[in-house]
Amino acid sequence: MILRFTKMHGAGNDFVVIDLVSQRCKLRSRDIRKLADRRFGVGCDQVLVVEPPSRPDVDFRYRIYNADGGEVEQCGNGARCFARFVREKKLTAKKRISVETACGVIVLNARDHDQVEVDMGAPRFEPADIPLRAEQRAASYVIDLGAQQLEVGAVSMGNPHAILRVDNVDTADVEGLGPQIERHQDFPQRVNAGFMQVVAEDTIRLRVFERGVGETLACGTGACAAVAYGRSRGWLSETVTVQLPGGKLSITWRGEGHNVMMTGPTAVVFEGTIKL
Ligand SMILES: N[C@H](CCC[C@H](N)C(=O)O)C(=O)O
Repeated sequence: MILRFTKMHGAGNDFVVIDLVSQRCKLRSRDIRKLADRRFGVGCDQVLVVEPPSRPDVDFRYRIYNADGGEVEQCGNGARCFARFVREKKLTAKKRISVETACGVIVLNARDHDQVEVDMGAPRFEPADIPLRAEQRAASYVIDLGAQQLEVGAVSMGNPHAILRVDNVDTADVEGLGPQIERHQDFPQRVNAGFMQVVAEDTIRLRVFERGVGETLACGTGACAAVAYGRSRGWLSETVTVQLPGGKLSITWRGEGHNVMMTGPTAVVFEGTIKL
């Protein structure tokens, strides 16, 4: 099977985007892993699949697969690239695009050339929504790694995030702690691990060890989750610039009961075909 794909990235978080509206094929988990493979495939953090909608009130179905082949609920940087892709491929002429994901409908607002704003929905803090093994909701949680205990925030953006506040992201032990947090027993569906440095109430630096991938250059849902946690702790203002290794995102959250809005860059890297 020969498959057309487009390589894109949002603030360095890179994707292989597959249009299954104008081409038909069934992607198996091993096909996803091959597409994501940086040695023998195309190479990316996540594979994004554009499908026709399964309901009349949305424009598209949006499926997201981590590099390990697992399907996940949400991908913020991917959503921005999705909006640019469907417009540039003339799959829609709309600027306001509603997209069905595994965790509900999100709305994408295509702005000027490469900037896209995404309504990422409301952050959820209840342990059952993360999911997190905890008696009840708390401002933060202590997870025991054996050699040390960590205080983390826990937020769902449709996908699970644990956020550790650190003094300096450059010296944070992302490589050592990331995998331990990702697979900690308190997170039954594993978790994306964010390392957040609060620079000012409107600026944070963030590194994310992503579930099913490892450290990425940027994580949109991770940025949303970090701002929601930081704001819930009283450390951050309503609109925050999130500086990630691959670029900057602007996140706005007015507080509980409101959705998180994310704006950031998108880029098309190259187009190609691959034999699966
Ligand atoms: N990079 C994505 C997040 C993917 C999350 C995935 N690693 C998971 O297992 O939830 C983003 O921009 O939101």
